[in-house]
Amino acid sequence: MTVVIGLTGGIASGKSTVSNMLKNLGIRVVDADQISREVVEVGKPAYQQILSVFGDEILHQDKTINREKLGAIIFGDHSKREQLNKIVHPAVRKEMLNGVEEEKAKNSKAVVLDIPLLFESKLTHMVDKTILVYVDEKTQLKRLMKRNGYTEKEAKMRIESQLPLHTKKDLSDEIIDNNGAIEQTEKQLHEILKKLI
Ligand SMILES: CC(C)(COP(=O)(O)OP(=O)(O)OC[C@H]1O[C@@H](n2cnc3c(N)ncnc32)[C@H](O)[C@@H]1O)[C@@H](O)C(=O)NCCC(=O)NCCS
Ligand SMILES: Nc1ncnc2c1ncn2[C@@H]1O[C@H](COP(=O)(O)OP(=O)(O)OP(=O)(O)O)[C@@H](O)[C@H]1O
Repeated sequence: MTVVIGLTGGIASGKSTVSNMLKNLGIRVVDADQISREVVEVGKPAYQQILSVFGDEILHQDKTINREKLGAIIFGDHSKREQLNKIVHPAVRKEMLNGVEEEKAKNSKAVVLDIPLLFESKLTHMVDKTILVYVDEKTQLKRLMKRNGYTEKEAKMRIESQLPLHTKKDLSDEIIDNNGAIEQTEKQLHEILKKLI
């Protein structure tokens, strides 16, 4: 049986860091962020829908979507964010399910769905077990500002557009505390995998 694991967290909590560890162990990770970039490429159905809602001022000169501009619009505006989610999420879900089916057909031991909005979008029905990559609020803010060069205001807007990580803690089967050193994170992941797979 293939165990379907939902990997989640908050923005900059360390999902990609953990997902790289999983890939190094030979486990397939289906990445919702990566798929959400692919489904809005020029010519894809979601691309047209985004343009009809947000206008062509959110495009680069080469007609690709300017993610910085779109991000600045949607992270500060709940209803615009909902509009974008409604366009992008169905296509992302479909691609993720394809990934799961492929791994099940191969009888793989496990497949991981890396979904930042696993709880917000009520997608837990897609997975057997959930793992949360947790950091405290101060660490999250610090790492996000450093990684993306955001101001505190820009970073907070993004963090506040998601459920707080302390709330996600209560909803998760397993928790990885990623406040410490990477080695500690890796150790916790190995312990959890021993239990789940
Ligand atoms: C607004 C966009 C263009 C900004 O792009 P950008 O390259 O700056 O960010 P990226 O896509 O790498 O996302 C970074 C992180 O932001 C958070 N995030 C992204 N979209 C959302 C959202 N709609 N609501 C809350 N948090 C979000 C996630 O934690 C994600 O890991 C992009 O995030 C997007 O298209 N979002 C809508 C699709 C979506 O919900 N993606 C997340 C998982 S499906
Ligand atoms: N244990 C750690 N110690 C120090 N820095 C870390 C640790 N874990 C992750 N980081 C750094 O924190 C930042 C965020 O981590 P990462 O990109 O893995 O988060 P993410 O949850 O995938 O983010 P996003 O949702 O935005 O894609 C990165 O710059 C990463 O190098």
